[in-house]
Amino acid sequence: MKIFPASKIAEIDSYTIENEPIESIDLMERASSKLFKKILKKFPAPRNCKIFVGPGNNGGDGMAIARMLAEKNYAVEVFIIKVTNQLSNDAEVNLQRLKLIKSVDIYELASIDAMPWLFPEDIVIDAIFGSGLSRPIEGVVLEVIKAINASEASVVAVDIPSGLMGEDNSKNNYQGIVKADLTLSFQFPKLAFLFPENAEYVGEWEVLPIGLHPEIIKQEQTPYKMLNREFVKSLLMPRKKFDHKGTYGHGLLISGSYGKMGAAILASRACLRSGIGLLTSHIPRLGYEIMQTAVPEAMVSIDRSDIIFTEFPDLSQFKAVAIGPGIDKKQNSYCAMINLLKEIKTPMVIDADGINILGEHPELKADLPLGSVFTPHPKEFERLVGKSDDSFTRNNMQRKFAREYGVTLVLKGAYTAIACPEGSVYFNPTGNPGMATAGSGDVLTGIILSLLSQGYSSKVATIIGVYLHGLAGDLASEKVGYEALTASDIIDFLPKAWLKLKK
Ligand SMILES: NC(=O)C1=CN([C@@H]2O[C@H](COP(=O)(O)OP(=O)(O)OC[C@H]3O[C@@H](n4cnc5c(N)ncnc54)[C@H](O)[C@@H]3O)[C@@H](O)[C@H]2O)[C@H](O)CC1
Ligand SMILES: [K+]
Repeated sequence: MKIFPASKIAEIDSYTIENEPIESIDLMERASSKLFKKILKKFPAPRNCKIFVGPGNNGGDGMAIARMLAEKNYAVEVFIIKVTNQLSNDAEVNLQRLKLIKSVDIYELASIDAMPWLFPEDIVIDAIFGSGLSRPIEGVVLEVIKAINASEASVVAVDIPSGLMGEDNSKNNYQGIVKADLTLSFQFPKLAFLFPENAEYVGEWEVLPIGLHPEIIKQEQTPYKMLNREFVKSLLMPRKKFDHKGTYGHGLLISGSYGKMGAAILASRACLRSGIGLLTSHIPRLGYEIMQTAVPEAMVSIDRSDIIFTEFPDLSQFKAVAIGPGIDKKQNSYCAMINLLKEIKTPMVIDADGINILGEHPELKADLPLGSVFTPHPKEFERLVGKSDDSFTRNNMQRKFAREYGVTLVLKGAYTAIACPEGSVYFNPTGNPGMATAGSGDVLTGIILSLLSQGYSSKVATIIGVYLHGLAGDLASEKVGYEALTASDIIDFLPKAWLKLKK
């Protein structure tokens, strides 16, 4: 699913109005009635609704919803916040329609003194500003928003919490953003919903299709996309009857060190559960028996060092390489990494201390093989790419790094972001807080190595891998909950995740 910047949404709107064709007031009615139905479902028993509206079309939606709720016997009060003297055309039409409903009280809110009391059992509908917001909130709107946020009422935001910018909130005043419990967004999610610092403002969110024109949605370009099952499924290569293990490639996994052999085991097991033909695990000598016992399916290549990574086998036999899980970042490992980067010609996944070594020795980035994939968590990302205080800026840095070095750069978290060399970013909807646990990242590295070895491109292997990893975590959490979930559970649910993905 595409995620459009707020500026593009107005264009998509106009195209729909011109080409469906549909009158703009009717499009507003269609959108509002979708939202109204969702509210009815959420709050089936009539309650007091206090609806705060602004001067634009977001306010117009709010007034249309007010009318629909009143017709269903909800006690509705509408507060028009005095921002300007002028309402948008469609907001004005909806105000006139609303005035015909006798049960609805309409107030003008020109100062905070006229702010009503908000009670815990009230439903507050926030229709002050939507995608037309152009600057941080100030004046009476700021006071109103603070009062809404201080209340215990249930807050439903129309399209986007008022005060939140669709994308860039780096210069915003967070005091002036509505904290919604539920955000019902029209047609597309907004980029800002996917960033952790906005989570307590957006609350739960849902996208409501409002029938914007499919042609323009197809035509319009955007760098931001949200993954879904249909899309990920369409990327899978079919397996054929006469395939043999050579068909699915031979991968090399460099992992493990003294005290961290678990990472090597987890990554190896995840790799083998994701379709690879043959796996060689390169590990320090002390891990030999551990690996052969725990993962009998893996072949083992032994380092001359007992405890760390210092060398690697002949690379010519491998279709792809992964390095990082549990390797540590001792001087000798750094030297081996230099040699590896000089010799390697296949795509490569770089994780954990593999990333940290590159972070400490940025000159190595010049030798990265084409099609490299990085899988940092936020701290590793910072060491590799740099620091930033807000997610929008961080996302831009991520895209720039991916472009500059021709790599696929993942940033792990809720809505893991995958930045691709050509400039696009895919956000992943699968996964849950239970997956923030030791070894979860090692599992992801193993899965991506597996897919690269099978011949998927770096971008596609990463997309499938990230989605599948989250899906396995979701299936595992249905059985064991968040707290008890371990990385091994994610591996155990990979078979079910594969089946669900391909269904
Ligand atoms: N997605 C769709 O296709 C549809 C969306 N609808 C709704 O329309 C709004 C967007 O409406 P728009 O009129 O463009 O913008 P706003 O309602 O957000 O209001 C903008 C209004 O306010 C002024 N303004 C902007 N920022 C500030 C500020 N900080 N302080 C004061 N004033 C400000 C600006 O100049 C404008 O006058 C969308 O979110 C949906 O809710 C349609 O109803 C259906 C189709
Ligand atoms: K809003």
